[in-house]
Amino acid sequence: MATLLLPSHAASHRRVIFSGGLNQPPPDLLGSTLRAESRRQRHRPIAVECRATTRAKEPAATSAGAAAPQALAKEAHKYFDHAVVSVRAGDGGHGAVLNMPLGPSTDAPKSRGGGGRVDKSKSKRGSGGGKKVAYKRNYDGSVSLPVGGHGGDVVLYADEAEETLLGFHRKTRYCAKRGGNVGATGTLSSRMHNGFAGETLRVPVPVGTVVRRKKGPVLADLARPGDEVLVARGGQGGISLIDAPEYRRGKAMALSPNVMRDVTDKALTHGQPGEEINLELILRVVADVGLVGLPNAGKSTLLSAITLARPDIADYPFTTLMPNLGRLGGDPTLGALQFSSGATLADLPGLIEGAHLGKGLGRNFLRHLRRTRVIVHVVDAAADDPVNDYKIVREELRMYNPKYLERPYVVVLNKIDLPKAQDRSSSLAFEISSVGCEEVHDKHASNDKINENLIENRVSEDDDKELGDYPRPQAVIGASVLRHIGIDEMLKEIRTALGKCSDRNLQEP
Ligand SMILES: Nc1nc2c(ncn2[C@@H]2O[C@H](COP(=O)(O)OP(=O)(O)OP(=O)(O)O)[C@@H](O)[C@H]2O)c(=O)[nH]1
Repeated sequence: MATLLLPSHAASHRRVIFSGGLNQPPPDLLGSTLRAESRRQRHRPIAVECRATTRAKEPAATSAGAAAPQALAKEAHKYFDHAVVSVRAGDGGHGAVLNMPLGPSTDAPKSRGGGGRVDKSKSKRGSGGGKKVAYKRNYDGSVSLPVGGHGGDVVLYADEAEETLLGFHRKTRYCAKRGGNVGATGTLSSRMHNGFAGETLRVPVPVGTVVRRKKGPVLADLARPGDEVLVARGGQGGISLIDAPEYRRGKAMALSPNVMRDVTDKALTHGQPGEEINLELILRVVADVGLVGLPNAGKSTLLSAITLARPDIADYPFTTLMPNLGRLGGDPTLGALQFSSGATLADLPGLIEGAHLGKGLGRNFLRHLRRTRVIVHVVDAAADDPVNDYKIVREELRMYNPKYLERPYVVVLNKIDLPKAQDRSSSLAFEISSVGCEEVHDKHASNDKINENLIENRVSEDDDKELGDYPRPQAVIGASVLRHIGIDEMLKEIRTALGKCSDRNLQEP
């Protein structure tokens, strides 16, 4: 139920439904309806309690926010890591136009009949009544006039409780509250206070969210829990002005420079509008190790074998649609200088040939490798051509971001419990480990130190490179993650790779 103030001409053509029914107003509103009717005839604004049939206009849906709820439920993997939202900070509250308290009778212009007519009741309270009016003062001695409250800011912060950006497709607009107006009107006094500041709107996003202006620069990378960014600043509150008649302006000016000279000055009392901005939110999961491979290679099974994560596992491709995260415990046997603390593993959806062109689940989830330091490449050793499968995935990584191929990686030749794989596992391991070259990364690292200009050239260099020009795997391990064969060896290699690699900031194309 809302109270609307309808001008008579508007009410005549606007359909209004009373909460009791379509045409029958409830008895308690009947009186007000009749009164409203009689006022309408007199062409005056009327106040009626009503509920408009037309719903408040929905905020314009952004392109990403236009996803229907059904699509969100069915194809969450398309939306979970990207969203476009608009945020609006609160407007500043308004200041006020204040009158000067009436001064002593002698304060009135003498020309108006030797003191003129002064309201005695008011003059008692003025300085003319013998009582001095006290004001709040600024440091410079001028009278402190109240200001409107600052509009609420909008802040995004990384919250571990949030996992995806799906919620930002359901709600695409976020508005902070406006600042409070200066409550007092009328006469300037010491009891006046500033308008209340609008509350800051704090919006939680998943850890790893990159916040950027829509089609603009990156504003923040909220990579750690608690990271936050102020995306829209609330409007400043309006100032207050003293309104004094011409003959008292001099005195008013002595109190404060904020004296209204003209009616247009009133605009100064209006609060400033809050900032409004369209934002693109991009989630890049935060994980130390990324699991990649063709669909059905056994990535999810591997994740569940070495962490407490329980991803969906099934014997059909693309069971994994969104990255699953698992936490790998630290290895206390390693020394303090080794990587002994825990690490996070991300199981990515399966890649297929042409993924970088949008085939299969496409290329977008490859962005989730960006923050990983080590890649674990899972190959189904019982597949028809495991070496070719291995090359397909490496090639897709190269097409997405050649820098991914420079990261330390471990190949897990999985499913060696199957007879088809058992016979050939050692020859497969040999073939795979011979694809690539030695020390490419170290060469680049030293180039970086020598001449940073070479980095640009390297991008074009990378285009000409083939898989054989990138580093070989750190280790190729035969394993059966389902039967827990080779797990310890694999963990040892992963930890060694984590311990060796530096936290390099690789650029996404
Ligand atoms: N025999 C055998 N089967 C395995 C092994 N590891 C996984 N599997 C089976 O392979 C099938 C696929 O396993 P997943 O872990 O879902 O494979 P995935 O790579 O995550 O697949 P996507 O989600 O499609 O990317 C399941 O039926 C697993 O039980 C293994 O070591 N041996």
